[in-house]
Amino acid sequence: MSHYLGIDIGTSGTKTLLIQADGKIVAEATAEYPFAQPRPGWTEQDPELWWNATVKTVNEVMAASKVKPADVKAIGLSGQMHGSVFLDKKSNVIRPALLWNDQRTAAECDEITSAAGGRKSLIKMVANPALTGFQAPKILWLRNNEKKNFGKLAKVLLPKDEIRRRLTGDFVTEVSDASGTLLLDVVKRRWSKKLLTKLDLDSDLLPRVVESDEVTGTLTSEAAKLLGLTTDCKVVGGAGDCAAGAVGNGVVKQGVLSTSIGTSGVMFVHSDEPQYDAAGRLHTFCHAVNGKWHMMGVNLTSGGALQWWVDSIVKGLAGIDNDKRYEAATAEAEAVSAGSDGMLFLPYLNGERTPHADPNARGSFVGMNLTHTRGHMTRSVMEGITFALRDSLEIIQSLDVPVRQIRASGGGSKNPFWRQMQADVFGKKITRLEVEQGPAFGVALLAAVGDGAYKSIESACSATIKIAEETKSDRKAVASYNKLFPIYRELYEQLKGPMSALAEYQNG
Ligand SMILES: Nc1ncnc2c1ncn2[C@@H]1O[C@H](COP(=O)(O)OP(=O)(O)O)[C@@H](O)[C@H]1O
Ligand SMILES: O=C(CO)[C@@H](O)[C@H](O)COP(=O)(O)O
Repeated sequence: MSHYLGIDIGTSGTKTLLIQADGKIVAEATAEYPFAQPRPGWTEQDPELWWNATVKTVNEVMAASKVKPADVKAIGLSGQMHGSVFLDKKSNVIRPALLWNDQRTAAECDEITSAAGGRKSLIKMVANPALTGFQAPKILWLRNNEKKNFGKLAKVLLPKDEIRRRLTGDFVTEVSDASGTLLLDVVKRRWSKKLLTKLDLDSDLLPRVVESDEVTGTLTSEAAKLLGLTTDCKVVGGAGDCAAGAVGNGVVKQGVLSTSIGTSGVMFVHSDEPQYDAAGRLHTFCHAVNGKWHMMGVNLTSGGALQWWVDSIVKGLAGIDNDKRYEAATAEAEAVSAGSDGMLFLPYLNGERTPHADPNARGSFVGMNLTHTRGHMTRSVMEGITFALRDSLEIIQSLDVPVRQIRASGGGSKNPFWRQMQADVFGKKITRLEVEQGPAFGVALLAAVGDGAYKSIESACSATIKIAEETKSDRKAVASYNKLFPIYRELYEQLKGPMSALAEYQNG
């Protein structure tokens, strides 16, 4: 029987899934790794960590499943988006990769906007404004700050495409991840020669671009040996983790939207045509569905803010067991009423992307009084994270995009209390899938499509994805959140100046 592998190169670890063509999960494995923060706001990772985790997890799923190597017909790759792997002409990695949440490129974003003839004209070329996490400003940062390294530069790859290079020897990316470089003409689904010329960047630096379900190559004999697979095993385009997660959630048609609370937060909506937020607050990217697009808002520290709160403060105070830490902390939050009795939290612990595009935004608790407890603080962290997702939802709705269904995903949405909070903050019904396996599942399905097991991504999703549960919003809680949300929004405007001054102080 044909089997497919989905490999997701995440920020905190790599997750590998082995599925049957009918979507049944046969085995899964994860391997974690750290990322470096050489300075506040800088994030880097050694691509070798991704490769070692890929080899380890593929070997683990193969051993656990006992599936014959020849039955693994294709691999789909997903990964953290926007990162830059800098390679020299012998394909050696020149320096650690800069990651999606790295904030060092504010000056390069200004440089790109001005070279493009202003923000409006940049959005016209590549559908998006320049944001610090995107790949193009990272390439310019290397040119401006590490001239010797830039002199050696022969190719720039996105994280999952570096793994593809090691699997197949090919320099290839696909449209969904390429959209997050800021160098793709998102409407035409090909590199923007116009912007590359304006930035004086050689198009040879970039890999070939394909659609997400296209076969890009087969395993080299060295990779096949290391992974315990055969050289007939294909590798398909795959997708950036947001589009891959959306495919894994069945968000492949108009009107269906998904939220994800992982380390980052994502509000993602499918669109049959390229649609824009003229103010550039949402990203407009190619979807992993052939010839379709999507918009999304991204919060840089979403579940990551709860992780910070629980790991740095709550866990130490309460002596909570590591495995049960989120359950224990959120149980205290559940005992508090919706709205945390008027305490608000801004989750901008590492700057923010949507809607503020502000690397100097910082987190804060506001409105504390003597009656507030640790449970209130945990609840207001979760509410602040959910309000940040509502910011994106409101922009999506203001563009007249139909929202018929919201599917909740990511580590945070596994918690029923947080799903209820999402239903109440958004004022909408939330659905959850029977099996939520995220991006790795999405790209395993793309591999099945690329291998011909399904005729389209849409048909693969409808054959394999089932809704398990619906959460309805509670009228009283919705009313509380509707009162507090405008105050939450106003807080950023009022605190922008002091936050920026504090960020400057923190950066030395
Ligand atoms: N039981 C839980 N209750 C609430 N939140 C949780 C729970 N378990 C995990 N989370 C949240 O999910 C986040 C991890 O989500 P995940 O999708 O695994 O992350 P990543 O984006 O790194 O792959 C954590 O940072 C935490 O905020
Ligand atoms: O920057 C984005 C999307 O635009 C992030 O969603 C990263 O792609 C997150 O990667 P993980 O935290 O899931 O590893």
